[in-house]
Amino acid sequence: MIAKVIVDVPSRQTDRPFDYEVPSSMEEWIEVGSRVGVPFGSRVLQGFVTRLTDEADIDRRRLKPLSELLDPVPPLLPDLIELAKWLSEKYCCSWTTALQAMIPTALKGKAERLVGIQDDQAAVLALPPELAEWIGTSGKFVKLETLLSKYPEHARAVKAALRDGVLAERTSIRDRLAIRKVLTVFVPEDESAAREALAKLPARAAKQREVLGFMLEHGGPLPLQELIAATGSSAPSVRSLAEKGLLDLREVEQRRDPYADRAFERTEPLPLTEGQREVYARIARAIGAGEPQTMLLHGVTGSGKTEVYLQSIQYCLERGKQAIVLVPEISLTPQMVERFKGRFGDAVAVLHSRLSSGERYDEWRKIRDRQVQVAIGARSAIFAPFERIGLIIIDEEHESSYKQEESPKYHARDVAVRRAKQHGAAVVLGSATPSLETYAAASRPAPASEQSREPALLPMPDRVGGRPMPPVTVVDMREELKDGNRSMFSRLLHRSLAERLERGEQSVLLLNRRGYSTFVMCRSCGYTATCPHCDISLTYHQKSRALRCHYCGHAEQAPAACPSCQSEHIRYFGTGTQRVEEELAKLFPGIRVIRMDVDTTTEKNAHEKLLKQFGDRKADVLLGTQMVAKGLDFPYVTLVGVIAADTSLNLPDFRAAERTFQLLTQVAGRAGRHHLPGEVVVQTYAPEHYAIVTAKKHDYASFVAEELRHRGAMGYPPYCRLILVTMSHEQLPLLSTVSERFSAGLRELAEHEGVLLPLGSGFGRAMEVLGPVASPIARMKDRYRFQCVIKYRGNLDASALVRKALEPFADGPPQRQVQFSVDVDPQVIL
Ligand SMILES: Nc1ncnc2c1ncn2[C@@H]1O[C@H](COP(=O)(O)OP(=O)(O)OP(=O)(O)O)[C@@H](O)[C@H]1O
Ligand SMILES: [Zn+2]
Ligand SMILES: [Zn+2]
Repeated sequence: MIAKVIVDVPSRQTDRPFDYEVPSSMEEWIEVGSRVGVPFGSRVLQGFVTRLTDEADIDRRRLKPLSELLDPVPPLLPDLIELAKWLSEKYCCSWTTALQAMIPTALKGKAERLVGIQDDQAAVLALPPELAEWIGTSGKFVKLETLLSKYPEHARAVKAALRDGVLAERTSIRDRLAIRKVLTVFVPEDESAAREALAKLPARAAKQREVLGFMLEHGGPLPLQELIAATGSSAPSVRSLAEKGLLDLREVEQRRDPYADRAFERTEPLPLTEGQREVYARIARAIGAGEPQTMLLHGVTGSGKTEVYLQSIQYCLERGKQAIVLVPEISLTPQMVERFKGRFGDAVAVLHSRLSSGERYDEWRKIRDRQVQVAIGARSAIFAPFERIGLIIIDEEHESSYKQEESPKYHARDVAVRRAKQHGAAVVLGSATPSLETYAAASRPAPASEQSREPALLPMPDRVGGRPMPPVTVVDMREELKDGNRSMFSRLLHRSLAERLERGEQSVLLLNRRGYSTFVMCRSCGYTATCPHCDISLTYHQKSRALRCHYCGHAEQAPAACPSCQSEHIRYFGTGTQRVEEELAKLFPGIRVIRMDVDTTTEKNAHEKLLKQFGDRKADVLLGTQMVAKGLDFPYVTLVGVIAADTSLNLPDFRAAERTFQLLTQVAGRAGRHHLPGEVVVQTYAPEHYAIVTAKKHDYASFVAEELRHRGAMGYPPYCRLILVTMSHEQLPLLSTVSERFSAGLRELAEHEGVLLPLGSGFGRAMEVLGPVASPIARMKDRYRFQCVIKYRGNLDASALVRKALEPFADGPPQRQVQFSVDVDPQVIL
């Protein structure tokens, strides 16, 4: 049998399966998706089996055998191997990079050198006795690293023994992180024999008698440590009982369960509202049909989308299928987890990046071992190794965090659609503010051939219980300044906050931090501190009084005087939220504020703790960045204030208006969700901008109509798709030549396909190659950066053209090599 294996070397030259012979001892166990160790050149590497066959591509005599099979159950499934192939093609990365994205870090094995005694007799002469004894007799292998750290004085002897063949060396793949095992004590099968033996134990073995007596009475398996603690005995007493066969001592796998100490109150399905019922029925039909379908659940904030998700999942589970739920990382709050655990209990695995890698691994194994049927998690949970997926839900589908920024630069939404195709599953994309791409796709009329197709757009325009959307007041901050108010709070927001304090109600304050100044500026000469390696301003960190670069990590002490003009009027703009907090304390002495931003949420579980405090009404104000805008459901929040709504409007990003509209709508949706009515105050310098005007009226349709007009005029998605190719090198002239050659090559390929046409030229297949031009961040980590933007439309495999255009640049001496980075469907063009 031959195994085709993708080895873990992410380079273009090795990006294809290699053939290995499967030793007969592995034939029973090996499967597509198995993780193996293979000899590769002089090394042993980890790889995944992509196919098993009887035909080799190379001369059979030159085939090497697999060196090891790493897991009893393959970590990946055939559908995931195929999905990885698709990912690598669509997102222009290597197959192994895509495969690595699908497994937990714990399984990213690394090679380890082992040594063992080859020749017992020679070893007696050649090795120091304690060394030989520690290694043990032939056939046993120990870690070379451990051996050398234990006997550093014998390093030379070990080296000589390896050279002379007294010691043999072997390489093996070891997991980054082991399954946690606990020594556990069992009562032996033949319990009566143990009872008899207990009676006969001599009096001087008092400890052993006590231990055995305790175990026979207790009956159950007990972790060794607990048994020792309970009986005040010691490990040797237990061991000697085990040696006599009176107790069994075995290692038992233990799961790290991050939610072990939390009890979740069981909830029952709520009777659905009429709007929910219709949508639920539509989703259930799709699951029942067992054919891939993608739907957009467009439900306003507070319309009860989560309850629809829960009942749809239940329907899916009842049909014996599994469900995946994706939520944005930052809204994976305890509130969210509680809702799913509360409904489905132990059938749920939770995957997010705040878990330790051990906890993540164990949650992942629950999925692989078929112990759970629901996986809820951030982006990468889309790769949950389920075998029969019936439903994939993506909540807040417009969130940009569903796009991975490093390779593989995939979008979970597109991967979900692809995976659903493999499984015949339904995809539900849910949002109050769908992305324009999704909205346009879902509202496109069905072609004549599919007139019977059910609609893909499922609207829920009303809040549960007929609660009104909160009224939004827009305050023009220019008018405030004219009237002499120089504070960051408008008079209205100030008054509204004071009212909430009086009534004991809560407020949420959002500081739109995208584009907000945290930099250093001299008020005399206009000097700003920039990174010496990147063309970007340094960020001021108040805690350490340091200036840092977000791209390369460069740090320096904040100067006391301007380095350019020596003026002392150099101003440090601390993180925006800190300034707001200070101002709040000045205006409202004694006010209790919880601040939530990158600085206060770095610690594990900090996010959860802060929200819990706020939920327990231990604070009057929750102040924060984008983090406070999502998914929160607190009954006493009656005021939402947005400070500087428009900072994100002026970013050089074609999605700037869309992002601003989404943010305002989402945060406004936090107010008045329960019995108390809510109110929203939005402060801005651009009150007439359509993103703000439409957000004020909760008018998604008008926003979309206006935004689509702009996108059409400028030639941006959803009217086309984009690929961003960024090239970088330390030498500007070389970079400029190579990038010109690349774009010319790509144009030639497109021309050859007959698709090199201006996008405005009608319909059908078309592709434009813009650039190369300097990237918006023109230098990063001392490398210059150029970019090409590729716009295309129609049924056209643009990724394949880009991959082909890259081929001539794969070889060459490394220092001459220009680095290419391809971003398909980029979220940010920087
Ligand atoms: N059928 C129902 N009957 C009674 N209450 C309901 C029902 N469905 C949902 N709710 C309640 O309505 C509130 C809002 O629901 P939910 O949080 O699911 O809305 P959502 O659409 O997910 O909102 P957002 O997009 O703002 O997160 C919740 O407190 C929820 O418990
Ligand atoms: Zn100056
Ligand atoms: Zn830098």
